[in-house]
Amino acid sequence: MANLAKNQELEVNVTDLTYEGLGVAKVDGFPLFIDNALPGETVRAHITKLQKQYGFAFTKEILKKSPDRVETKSRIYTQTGIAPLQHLSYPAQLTFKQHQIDELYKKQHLDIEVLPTIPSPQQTGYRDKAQVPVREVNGKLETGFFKRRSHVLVPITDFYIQDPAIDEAIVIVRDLLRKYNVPAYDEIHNGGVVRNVMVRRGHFTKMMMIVLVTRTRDLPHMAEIVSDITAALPEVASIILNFNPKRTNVILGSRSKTVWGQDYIEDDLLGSTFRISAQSFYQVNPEQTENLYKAAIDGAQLTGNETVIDAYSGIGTISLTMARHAKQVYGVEVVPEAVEDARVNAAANGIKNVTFKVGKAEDVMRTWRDQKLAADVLMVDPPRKGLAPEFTEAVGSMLPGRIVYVSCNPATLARDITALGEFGYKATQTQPVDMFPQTQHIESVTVLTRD
Ligand SMILES: C[S@@+](CC[C@H](N)C(=O)[O-])C[C@H]1O[C@@H](n2cnc3c(N)ncnc32)[C@H](O)[C@@H]1O
Repeated sequence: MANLAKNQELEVNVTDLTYEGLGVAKVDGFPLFIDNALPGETVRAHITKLQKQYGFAFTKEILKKSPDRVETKSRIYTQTGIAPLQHLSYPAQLTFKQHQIDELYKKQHLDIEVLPTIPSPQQTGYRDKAQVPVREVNGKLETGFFKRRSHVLVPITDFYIQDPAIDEAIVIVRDLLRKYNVPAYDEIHNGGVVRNVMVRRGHFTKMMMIVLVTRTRDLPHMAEIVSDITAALPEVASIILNFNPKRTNVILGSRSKTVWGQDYIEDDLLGSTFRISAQSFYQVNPEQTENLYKAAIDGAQLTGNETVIDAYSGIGTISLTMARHAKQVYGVEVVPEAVEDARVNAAANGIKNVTFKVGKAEDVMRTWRDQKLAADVLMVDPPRKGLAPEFTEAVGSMLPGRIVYVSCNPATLARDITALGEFGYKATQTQPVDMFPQTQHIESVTVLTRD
């Protein structure tokens, strides 16, 4: 460790930006990760924590400013991780994301061109889903967001990157919980009632779903709260109680009951209508989702004769869109409610050449391989942890001609491309699509083919 001490202040030159949006400065080769510091800047850094290999600091004063720095809306969006890149201009955020993928490819010795990031049509107020914790702060029930790497709730009413109609709904629900003296969840003693409020709003349909996640099986004053929510928020089509008694960071429990309206809301995408249940995944930036899916569908180069596997298919958004241009589509998804949504969505949109299976993609893929299912195109859109090794191994014996990989984590993408390389797959380009402006999250589409 360089000769540094906690609470020391020193002038440093920032040379890089980490995946989480922290500035990097090296002091005699020792990396300091600095909050609110950008590459090219000179800052006076205040050291907050030192470990063997690296340390953390915050910017006390900016001595030389980067031309990419923009004024921040509020420090709380950085503190909570809601918008850790809010101090970086939007064009620089797009370059940062392109560069991040490029760096990971270089580390893995992958020669793949990373194209400029497709910008999001909305750069704030884009999220169609919110999941906010409910806690007591200074004797009052509050909704907001946890400070990064903690469970300290910062009360927030304007969430900046969420649809403002969702922000408004959260405040209305918060005020009703206060009105009826419903206790907030007490994490330390595993007491209290309401843990989280989840709100989803169809961007195109404006249908809203409110999910109250409770530690207890029942919500006190439920009838009054439900009646007041529907009176205050005419867009609400569904109110759901989700029971989550466990000491866990996982937000939703496995049991839900609809206490008002439908079990789902609907939204429109690329000419189809989709039903979305509380437990189902749905992309959070709807206008940009159309661009993401267009890139994926273009990458599949469908002519109408292909058999397609859509692995990690969610509510069938990509499967149904591809089914219009393919012979047959097989979807696989682990969440049963999402598969139920996908089946209803296929029927509602008059699409017959698609079959959905509930299960782990790695298991179902091996079954399909054993059944000699020959796929021309394999579409994958896995969660952040990427493809399971068993999945990749099954791909290696099924050998679809083309793989379209939609990724939300470039680190696992680079790992998986390397693993697929063992079976002769190669990619020449990756197209980043900015689904999450103001945040460090990176979505991309890559096509792999075999020689
Ligand atoms: C990034 S989402 C993509 C969903 C869909 N393609 C879309 O665009 O809406 C990943 C999906 O994979 C599902 N999933 C997670 N692990 C899985 C597994 N092992 N096997 C199958 N599906 C899985 C999740 O439930 C989620 O619906």
